[in-house]
Amino acid sequence: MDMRVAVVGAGGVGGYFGGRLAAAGGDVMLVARGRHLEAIRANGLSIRGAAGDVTVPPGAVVPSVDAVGRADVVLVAVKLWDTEDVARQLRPLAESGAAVVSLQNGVETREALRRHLPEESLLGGVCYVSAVIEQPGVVVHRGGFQKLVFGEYDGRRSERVVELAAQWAGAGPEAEVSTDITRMIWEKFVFLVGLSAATTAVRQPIGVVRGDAGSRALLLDVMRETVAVGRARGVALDPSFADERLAFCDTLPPDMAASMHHDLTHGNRLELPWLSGAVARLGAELGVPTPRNSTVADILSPYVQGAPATAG
Ligand SMILES: NC(=O)C1=CN([C@@H]2O[C@H](COP(=O)(O)OP(=O)(O)OC[C@H]3O[C@@H](n4cnc5c(N)ncnc54)[C@H](OP(=O)(O)O)[C@@H]3O)[C@@H](O)[C@H]2O)C=CC1
Ligand SMILES: CC(C)(CO)C(=O)C(=O)O
Repeated sequence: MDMRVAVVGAGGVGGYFGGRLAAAGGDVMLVARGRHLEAIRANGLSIRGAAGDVTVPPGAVVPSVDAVGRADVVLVAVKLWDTEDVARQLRPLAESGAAVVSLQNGVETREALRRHLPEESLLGGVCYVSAVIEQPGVVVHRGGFQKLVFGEYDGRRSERVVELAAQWAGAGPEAEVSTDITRMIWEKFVFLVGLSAATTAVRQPIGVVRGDAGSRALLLDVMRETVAVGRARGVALDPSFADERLAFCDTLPPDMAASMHHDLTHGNRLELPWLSGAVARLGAELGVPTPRNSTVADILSPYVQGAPATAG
């Protein structure tokens, strides 16, 4: 059965997964703003990349959550600093029965969303893709994976979660249900914190990072610390998971980098406080040493709000 899917934030993640679903005939409403919204209104949302180019017509975009009207599911795909603002706007939709799923990175979105939304509206989500807004109205998929994972936090294979994953059948991205979504979110977090810390601190893509003994050790240590913090929080991560992820990093396209690397090189704000910064903060709370993540967080700290002003 077709679900009506609203996507808040039509950027790299929301534009890509929402746009692919819309292009395959799904009932999708994208919420966008600013110059991106204007460009989509003028020419539609153009999605380009290895999986083929498509254009989503302007009728699939609205300027605010209020304009969505009705939704069975809302995908949250804004940067992490915008989460609580969006959560406040989503309350009426969630109270009228919409499920709310974050596709964002980080391990603290459930807490952020539940401050404003009914607990029973929340589903867990994870996505794997490398996609960016190349210019207003244009999202580019930079190749490699395109995968979604959804799950009820209590592990049930509910009707809504099974139906949600089924929406992408034939649309391009792989979509599956997990009965252990918290572990899936942490597994993604281990990889993402490693990739974002190493590619952003080194300012090079994964091919360079993994090929140099020093930066390769940094990547592995950052992921090992993240595993240790997750395990101390009670998440059932395999103790050797970081080593397994390093092997996975060896299979990635050499020119791949994390979205945070893209943000640094474009002078944008960074999600660092929710990535290596969160590992350092949670590690301190739990008594788990995180020297590599703390150092990365300190080194990149001047860039967190965007490119720093030149010293006067
Ligand atoms: N890009 C990637 O490859 C991946 C990113 N992620 C994660 O997904 C999340 C989203 O990242 P990404 O897609 O890169 O971000 P983008 O910046 O590409 O897209 C977010 C979009 O949401 C818009 N937005 C923010 N608030 C609102 C609002 N209230 N109403 C309408 N639009 C809004 C932003 O507008 P504005 O620019 O005006 O703020 C922007 O256009 C992050 O947590 C990221 O870590 C996960 C996997 C891969
Ligand atoms: C590592 C990657 C590309 C995987 O989806 C990602 O989540 C990001 O760069 O933000």
